[in-house]
Amino acid sequence: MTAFRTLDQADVKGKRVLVRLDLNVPTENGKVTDVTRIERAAPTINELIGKGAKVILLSHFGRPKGGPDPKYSLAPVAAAVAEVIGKPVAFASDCIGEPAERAAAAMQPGDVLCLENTRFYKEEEKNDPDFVDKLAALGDIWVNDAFSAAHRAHASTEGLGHKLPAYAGRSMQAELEALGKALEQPKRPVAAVVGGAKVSGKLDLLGNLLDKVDVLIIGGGMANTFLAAQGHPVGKSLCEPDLIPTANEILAKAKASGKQIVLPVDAVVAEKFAANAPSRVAALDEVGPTEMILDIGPRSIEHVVSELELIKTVLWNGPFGAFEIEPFDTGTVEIAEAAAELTAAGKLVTIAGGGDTVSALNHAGAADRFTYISTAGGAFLEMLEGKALPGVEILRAK
Ligand SMILES: Nc1ncnc2c1ncn2[C@@H]1O[C@H](COP(=O)(O)OP(=O)(O)OP(=O)(O)O)[C@@H](O)[C@H]1O
Ligand SMILES: O=C(O)[C@H](O)COP(=O)(O)O
Repeated sequence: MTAFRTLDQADVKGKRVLVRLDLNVPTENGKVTDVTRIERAAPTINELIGKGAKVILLSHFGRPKGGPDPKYSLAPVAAAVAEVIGKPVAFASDCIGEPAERAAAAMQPGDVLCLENTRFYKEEEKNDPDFVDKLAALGDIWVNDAFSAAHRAHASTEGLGHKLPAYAGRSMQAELEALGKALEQPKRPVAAVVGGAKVSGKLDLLGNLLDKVDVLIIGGGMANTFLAAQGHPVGKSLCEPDLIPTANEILAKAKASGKQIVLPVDAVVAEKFAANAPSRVAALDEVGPTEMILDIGPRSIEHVVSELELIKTVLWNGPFGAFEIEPFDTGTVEIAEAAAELTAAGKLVTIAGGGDTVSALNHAGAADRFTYISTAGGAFLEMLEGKALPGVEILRAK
C-alpha cells in the first residue's frame, strides 16, 4: 500500500522504535483471555527484533480515569506478549519519566520493553504536546500498529507522528489492505450488526452507518437504549437515557429512508450479572424493575438468523449479550454459528471486528470460518461510516 509509509521504508537497526500496539485485550481476574490482538502484533515485534531495533511497546489498556490504577496495569499483558513472541519483555512502571528512561537506556538491539498504560495520564487522550514530547524523547522512530485504536487522536496514536518519523506496522498495513478490499464493493444486501457495551461511543455513529448498509441489526447492551426509546421497560439494564433522542432519530431516519432496523423481540433477563445466575426469557414488556437484559431471547435469535439468510455481506461489531458469562453467551454463539455455516456454504461474506467480538467468536468456535476478522471494533465502525481515522491519516506519505 504505497499511500502509507511501512516498515519497508524504515531503517530501524540499532534505533529505539516506539511501537504503538493495541494491548487493550480481554482479561478476567488479571489474566488475558484472548490473545488475538497480541498475535496480530507479533509479526511487527518480531520483524523489528530481527532487524536489530530496540523495541519499546506503548499502549492503553481499558479506560482508567486519567491516573494510575493497578486494575488497568499493562504488566500482566506484557507477560502475555512475552509468551506469544517467545522472548523476554521487560516492563517499566511508567510510560514517561525516570522509570521509562532508565529502562529504555538499558536496552540492547533486539530487546523488547513494554511501558505502563499511557492512559494513566489524562494528557494521553488530550493529545497534549508536552506529553507527546515526553513520549517522543524515548524513541527515534514511531511505528503505529494499533489499527483498532486509530479512531482516537491521542498522544500515542497520533501525536507522536508529528514528532518522529512515522510508519505503519505490519498489522496496521494488513488491516488497511484487507478491509479496504472487502469494503470497496461489498456484495449486497449488506447488514451491519452492532452490539456490545460501548453505547455512548458507538450509538451516535449508527445514523451515518445507515447510509452505507441495507439492514442494521442491533443487539447487546446497545439495543437497550433503542428498546427504552420504544417505551419498553429495561429495568437495571445497561442503557443510556441521554441517548434516547438519538436512538429515536436513528429509528425515524431508517423509516424515512426505507432501511430496516432489526431489534430484539425478546430478552434473557437476570437479577445478577454472574455466572449461572437464575435467568428467564422475558417478553419485551415483561422486564422487571430489578432485572437486567443480558442476552437476546430465542425468538430474537431466530429473527436475526432469518435476516442473515437474506443478505450477502455482514459487518459485525459487538456481541449480542454478556457472552463472558453463561448462559448469556447463547445469542452470540448461535448467531455466530449460523453466520459461519452460511459463510462455509458460500452464501454470506462475514467480516467481524472488536476486542471482545473476536473473543466471543473464538468462544463460539466460529472465528476461523468467518471471511475476515479485524482486531478493530470502534475503528472498524468509523471506517465503515466513511470517516478518516487520525491514526491512519498521520501515516500517509507526505
Ligand atoms: N446486554 C448486555 N448488558 C451488558 N453488557 C453487555 C450486553 N451485551 C453485551 N455486553 C458486553 O459488551 C462487551 C463488548 O462490547 P464492546 O463494545 O467493547 O465490543 P468490542 O468487540 O470489544 O469492541 P471494541 O473493540 O470497540 O471495544 C462484552 O464485555 C459484553 O459482556
Ligand atoms: O478496544 C478498542 O476498541 C480500542 O482499544 C479502543 O478503546 P477505547 O474505545 O477505550 O478508546
